[in-house]
Amino acid sequence: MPKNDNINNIIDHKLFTEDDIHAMCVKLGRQLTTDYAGKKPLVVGALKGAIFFLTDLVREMDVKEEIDFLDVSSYGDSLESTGKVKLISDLVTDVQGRDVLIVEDIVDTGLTLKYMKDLLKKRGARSVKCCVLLNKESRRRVDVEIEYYGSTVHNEFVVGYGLDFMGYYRNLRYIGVLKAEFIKLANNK
Ligand SMILES: O=P(O)(O)OC[C@H]1O[C@H](OP(=O)(O)OP(=O)(O)O)[C@H](O)[C@@H]1O
Ligand code: HPA
Ligand SMILES: [Mg+2]
Repeated sequence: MPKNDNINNIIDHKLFTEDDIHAMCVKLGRQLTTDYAGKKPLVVGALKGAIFFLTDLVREMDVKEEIDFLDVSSYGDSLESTGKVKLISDLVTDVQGRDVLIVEDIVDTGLTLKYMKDLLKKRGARSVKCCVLLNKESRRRVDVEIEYYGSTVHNEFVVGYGLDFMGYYRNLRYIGVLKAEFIKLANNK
């Protein structure tokens, strides 16, 4: 694992700058403002990865919304999904009859998003849609509709702006690609 905290030692290259991310939030915020006009959606952030995106996105939405959080996890400290999504902490809000917008940092296999969508539909939400910053389409293992997303990404491990590598680097202002040597290290640990 990286011993030196110098970020240049773990990031291969920047993929999205702070400005790129801001532009994606503005564009998505505008679309959501139009599509949720006159509604009072419940915006559900998926902890922990979505926190930075959610706080930026909702401030680009001119909509009367409420915010709540679900903590779900399927990766732990690994770079590969365990395939089992665990509900770690639940919403406080009753979703019955609500228009729910799930906010996620990334969709990879799709397992986490599908779990959340199915759960909230089962609880009687009127509509359940999602807004995802990054769509890693080539890795999908389950079919799940993505109503709104910022950008697609290739099959690379990305970190920063909420996305972690072994719990760290979520607080980077940009999104970078993890150096391949760390993927090998983490997979062999
Ligand atoms: O499409 P999937 O293969 O399910 O992967 C995507 C999910 O994995 C990451 O969360 P993680 O479970 O690592 O928890 P975290 O948000 O706390 O980092 C990411 O934030 C998404 O929620
Ligand atoms: O590329 C990723 N980076 C961080 N967390 C993730 N969870 C799924 N894919 C990723
Ligand atoms: Mg997550």
